[in-house]
Amino acid sequence: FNQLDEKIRLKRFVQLIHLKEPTLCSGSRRHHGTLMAEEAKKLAAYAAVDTHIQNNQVVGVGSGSTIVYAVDRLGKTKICFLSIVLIQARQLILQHGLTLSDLERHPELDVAIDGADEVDAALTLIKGGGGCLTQEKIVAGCAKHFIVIADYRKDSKALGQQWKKGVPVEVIPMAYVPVSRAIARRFGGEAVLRMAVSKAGPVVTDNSNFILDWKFEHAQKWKEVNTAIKMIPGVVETGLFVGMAERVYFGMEDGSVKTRDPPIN
Ligand SMILES: O=C(CO)[C@H](O)[C@H](O)COP(=O)(O)O
Repeated sequence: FNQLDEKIRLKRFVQLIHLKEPTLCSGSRRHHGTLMAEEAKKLAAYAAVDTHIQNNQVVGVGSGSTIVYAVDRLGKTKICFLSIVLIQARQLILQHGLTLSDLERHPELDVAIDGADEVDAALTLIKGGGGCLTQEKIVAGCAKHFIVIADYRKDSKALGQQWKKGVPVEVIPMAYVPVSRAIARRFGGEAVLRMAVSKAGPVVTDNSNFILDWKFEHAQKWKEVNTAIKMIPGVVETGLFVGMAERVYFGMEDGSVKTRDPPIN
């Protein structure tokens, strides 16, 4: 990793020069005076990568549209970089010339970086809107630092205020009905099997499982609920990330970046 040939070094150098473009939005990307979500994602991703990731670190990368900007930034600015990825982000990593690895070779990560569907005031996250939550939680759990990137639409005081689709729960296919009933009975609301948009049948995860989207009715004690749902036979993982994120970067509508750290208890 440490011996990139001169040609690659030069290429990287040229890319770094090009990166001197302003990271804040240009006027054309504003819509009625506010930053559009795509540009806000980019702001958050670039700020997080620049702050938390150094060359030669082992970095876990999640999935989703926001993480694309983080990988882009990594590919342009970090040399001799090693990434641990989920199945979904594999192509992305390779396209950007980053080195691919896995948890067998690198079970301990310096940093994991990922998007979220919603972030509350305590840094509890809902993740899995894109169907990838178990692998993301494993990767985040292996990292010394778990950093989240999001646009302003994900910023929430309490879960459910912004993300209306519920908490994703990955389940073993044969168990989706009993798990759905158990969740509704114990915690209220409704846990609905996620159906594929472009084909008939349910969404199938990278681990060949199904996803239930639990539309909860009211705020809950998320740590306890997460533990209790995981105890239901057939549940693989939940999209509730409690006490995992060390910092969240929000790209804001006004072109600034807001950070949030966990509350001190
Ligand atoms: O958990 C995820 C995938 O399952 C994503 O991190 C989450 O859905 C955020 O995605 P995006 O960056 O596209 O808003």
